[in-house]
Amino acid sequence: MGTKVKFCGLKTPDAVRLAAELGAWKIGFIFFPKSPRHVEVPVAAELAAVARNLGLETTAVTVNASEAELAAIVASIQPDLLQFHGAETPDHVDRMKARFGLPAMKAFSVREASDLDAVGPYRGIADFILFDAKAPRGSELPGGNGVSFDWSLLGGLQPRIDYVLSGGLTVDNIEEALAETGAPFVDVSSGIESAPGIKDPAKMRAFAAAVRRHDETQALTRESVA
Ligand SMILES: O=C(O)c1ccccc1N[C@@H]1O[C@H](COP(=O)(O)O)[C@@H](O)[C@H]1O
Repeated sequence: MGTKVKFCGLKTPDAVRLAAELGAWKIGFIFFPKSPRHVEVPVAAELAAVARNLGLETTAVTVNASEAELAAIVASIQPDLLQFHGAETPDHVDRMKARFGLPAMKAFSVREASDLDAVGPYRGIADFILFDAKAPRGSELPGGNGVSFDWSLLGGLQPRIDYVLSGGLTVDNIEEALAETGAPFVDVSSGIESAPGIKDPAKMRAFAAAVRRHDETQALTRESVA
């Protein structure tokens, strides 16, 4: 299985179509008004319809959204995954999964080894665990900051889990990130943009190609060892 890529913060039908063409695992829509990637629900509903027609799965990314907000998002865009990128409790994530009948991804911000301890209570609840960097001081965004963290910390995860790696990934560091972590899933937002909130088709293509290169190298290495 190759590395699965989630392109996050898409705002245009062209970006959605390109993500599908590049074989993205999922795309994400940001529902957080302070973000340059924020989309209003009706716009996201149109984008989600484009994705659905192309067989591409969508993710609703929210930050401490109320149950009513989530209900409105789910009813309109019918996402395939709920991404919780705030301080949502395990109980809340569990209840939202049950209420909407959808899998959940919980984001955790990492700066030091002890930050990984926060994952424990979500094991068996969150279907996917995503690691992002801590927001820089003064940032109003809990994600989408284009900041990476010390990937070697993830080697300390006990027990080991398949996680989604995110935070400051770009075409320039994705191969190193994958070599270091072996993450089966990656999530990229600002690293495929020409300006905040503006996806750059050339960067999307280059990122997907770099992931493919990594996967091919891995496959060749496995063959030569066998
Ligand atoms: O992208 C955003 O603006 C955003 C806003 C609020 C919550 C999450 C957001 N994005 C998520 O942040 C990470 C990392 O982004 P980046 O690649 O460092 O720019 C990614 O998981 C997005 O899903």
